[in-house]
Parts: sequence; structure tokens; C-alpha cells
Amino acid sequence: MKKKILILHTGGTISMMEDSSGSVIPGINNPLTTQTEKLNNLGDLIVKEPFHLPSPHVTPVEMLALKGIIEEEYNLNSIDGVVITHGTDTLEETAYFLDLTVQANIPIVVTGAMRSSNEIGSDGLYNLISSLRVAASEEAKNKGVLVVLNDEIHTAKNVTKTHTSNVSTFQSPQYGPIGIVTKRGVMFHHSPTYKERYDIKDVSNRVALIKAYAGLDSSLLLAINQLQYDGVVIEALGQGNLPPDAVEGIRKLHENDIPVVIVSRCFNGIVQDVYGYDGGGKQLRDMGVIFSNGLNGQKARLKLLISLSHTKDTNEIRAIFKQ
Ligand SMILES: NC(=O)C[C@H](N)C(=O)O
Repeated sequence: MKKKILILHTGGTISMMEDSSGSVIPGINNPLTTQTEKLNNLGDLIVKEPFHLPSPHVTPVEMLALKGIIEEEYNLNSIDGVVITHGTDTLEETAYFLDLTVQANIPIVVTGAMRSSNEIGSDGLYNLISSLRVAASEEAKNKGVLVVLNDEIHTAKNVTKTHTSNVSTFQSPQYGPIGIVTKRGVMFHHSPTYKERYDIKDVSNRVALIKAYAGLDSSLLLAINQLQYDGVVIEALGQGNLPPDAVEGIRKLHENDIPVVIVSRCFNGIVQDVYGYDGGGKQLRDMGVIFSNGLNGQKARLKLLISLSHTKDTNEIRAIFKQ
């Protein structure tokens, strides 16, 4: 029997067209919507287009809306799986937000394209077909939200966009893909080891994300403090160190109970309290900085946003980041 799959088109290059000058613009008729007829033998499809945005225009408000639509369809229409088409620039963020928050035990696959729909070698329809096959597969259950492009299946937690234009842009630098899509079927060779899930109704907390660099001082952190952000994520150096001049800014943020989370600006490895020098991870840990669990900056930012909607208590947030 065909699986009931919800397709949510949200915009991005996958739904855009290249004009005669080479600019990529939203298509008048979303080509994926008009192609859907051809996809019907891959599932019993419910197709919706909740919004049509290039992904740099997507915010946590749209991510929350997608969560709501998926849960409603799951509860009312007993869907078996979901495929979301999305612009690639912020795709990993939407995928991770949904991974942490959607309350439904069905495969959810996010896909996109690097070439617009009327370009030679366009990858959009191909990726959509691969994603439908993954969403309909029994093995895709209980693996969290998946990102499928270019014949590879990645977890939302580990995947990141690594190239500005190449079709193999989506990679999981830490652990690689967890499966592949072939002409004969969908094959998983790894399974994520655990699943976190938090409900969220409000995305109004303000979380800043800054990147450390040689010579970073406290001025940006003091500005964030003055602007009364609710939390800060810093992409720190190496195993989780900062220049000594940034320490004063961290201290001021903590005085105001603003949680500070650090990740590494390296794209492999985790942050740890290894170095005892001024600004080193050990000092930061002793000051109360929260160490993340191998997330990149943009995903740690979403996790902090979601955590803040449950608690403002730094120790509780630290416990959430230990998961
Ligand atoms: N390939 C893409 O989809 C990139 C586009 N700028 C977007 O994210 O909407």
C-alpha cells in the first residue's frame, strides 16, 4: 500500500528559475508543484505550500509554523512521512529545529537544490524523488529529521552546507552520511544513537551568535549585554578557548544571568575544558560558560533558543546541552 506522505514546499532554489540574464528568481508557477502529478506513484501525496521564501528569509517563526503543520497532519490525517523542500542556505537550521521539536514518530526529510529548476543538470526534482523514497522507507523511522540531497542521507544534527554552489555541498564533517539512496532502494549504514525532543510554542527569545577570532575583545559581548539579549553562542577557537580580552565580556553577561554557550569554530571535534590559561576552556568552564555537544554555531543557537523557551536557569540549560 502507498504511504501517505505530506510534501511541504517552502521555496528556495529548488522552486526557482533562471532568467535569460542568469539571475535566479522565484518561478511564476512553482515547478515542483506542477510536477507533483509525476510523483504520485511514490506515495499518496498531500501537497502544501505554507510559504514561498528564499531560505535567507526563513526565521524560527516559519520553522515553528512547519512544526505545527506537521503535527496537525500527523494527528488528523495519520500521515506516514513528510518531505520538506527548502532553500539550502538555512536548510540545516530548519531541519535541526524540527529535529529537536516535532512531536511525531514518522520520517521527516528536508531537501533542496543547488541548481534552479530550468537549469541544465538541475538537481531539484531528483532530490525530491530521493527524499520521497526515504520518507516512505520503514528504515527511516526513529532516525530523527533527515536531510537528503545528492543520493546521501544525513542527520539534521550533523549535516552542514559546505560549498556555496556544488551539488555535493551537504556534508556531515564529524561522522559522514548515515545512508545512501540508490536506484534499487534506500540503505542505511548507521543509526543515530539517541533522540532529544523539546516542545516549543514561542520563538521570541533573542540569541546572538558571534565568531571568535585572533584579537577578539569584549566590545561585541558588552554590546550584546547592553542590548539585553537572552543568550549568546560563541564560535570559540579550537577546543573552546577565547582571547583573554574577551573574558571581561563573558563576566558581564554572567552578571546579568545571560547564558553563554560555546561551540568550536573548527568543523570537527567537541569543546572541552582543556586549557588553563587566561581565556582557556578551563577558565571559561569555571566562569559558568556552557559547553555544547559538537553542534555548529547556528544549530547551538537554535538549541539555546529552544532551551530558553523552557527555562532561564543556566544550570538547567547546561543540562539540556549535556544531552
Ligand atoms: N540553493 C539554494 O536554495 C540557495 C538559495 N539562496 C536559498 O537558500 O534559498
